[in-house]
Amino acid sequence: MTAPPSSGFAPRYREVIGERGRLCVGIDPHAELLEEWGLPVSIDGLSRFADICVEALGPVAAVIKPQVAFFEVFGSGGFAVLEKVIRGAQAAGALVLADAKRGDIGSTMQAYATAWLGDASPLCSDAVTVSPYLGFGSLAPAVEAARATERGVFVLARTSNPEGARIQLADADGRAVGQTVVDAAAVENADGSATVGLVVGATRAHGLDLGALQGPILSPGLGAQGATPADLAEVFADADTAWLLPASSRGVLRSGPAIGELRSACERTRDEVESALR
Ligand SMILES: O=c1ccn([C@@H]2O[C@H](COP(=O)(O)O)[C@@H](O)[C@H]2O)c(=O)[nH]1
Repeated sequence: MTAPPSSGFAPRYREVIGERGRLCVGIDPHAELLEEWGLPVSIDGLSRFADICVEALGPVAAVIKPQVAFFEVFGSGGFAVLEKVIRGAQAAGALVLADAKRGDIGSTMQAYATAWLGDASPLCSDAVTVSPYLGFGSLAPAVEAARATERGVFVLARTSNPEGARIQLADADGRAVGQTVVDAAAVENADGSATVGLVVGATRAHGLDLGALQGPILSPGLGAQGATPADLAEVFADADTAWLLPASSRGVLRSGPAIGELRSACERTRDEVESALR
């Protein structure tokens, strides 16, 4: 039986999706995008790019997903810009999902959890992506930190890149490795909190049974990686698409730097997703 989403990440997530629609927009400041936008590939260019994204997307996107790698490129100055993005997008009403893909032994995972999900951290986000390659159980500090603060973790299950299948669909005692991730996430979500989301790409058939998850499914691959809104209904035919969170970064960002055009691209993509999933 589906537990009512009365506490935890679930009501926060449901509320913003209900108001703004199912779309996660990535803030991925590729050097090529900075150049296309007429910005220098420097901290100043990064900062201007970030300000435009927050102003255009913060008031309309349900979830904003800064790709941490593109800020990390610039060292401590890049992290300062990332902190500004996180605070600005949250102040504009979006949930922030930090795409950091962290994963390590439990004691180190605790530090990652404090960095990305701890109230006192300057990088504190509403959710963070994590990798289960050290074993789903190694993610416990992040799962518990998220549960305690009504935040979320999104665990890589079936990624959008072609190389993922070999390991994610490998047999693990009769189940695909990715299915073991799904099943462990479903156990964590049995309390109705939707603390644990998954990452399942939109680019190809995923081969997993997502039916019991009761949590959000971040689905990158829309736009630049070739997936279309129409593909979503087919790829996720067996999933509860109320939880589906399609994601696009470059596909939306290429409409910048004009604020109005960038915002329109976000709204148009969101509307296409919503009508494809109706
Ligand atoms: O399976 C995955 C997991 C994460 N990503 C990330 O999403 C964006 C996709 O960017 P696009 O410009 O829309 O291709 C990027 O930050 C990836 O690191 C993913 O693509 N696939």
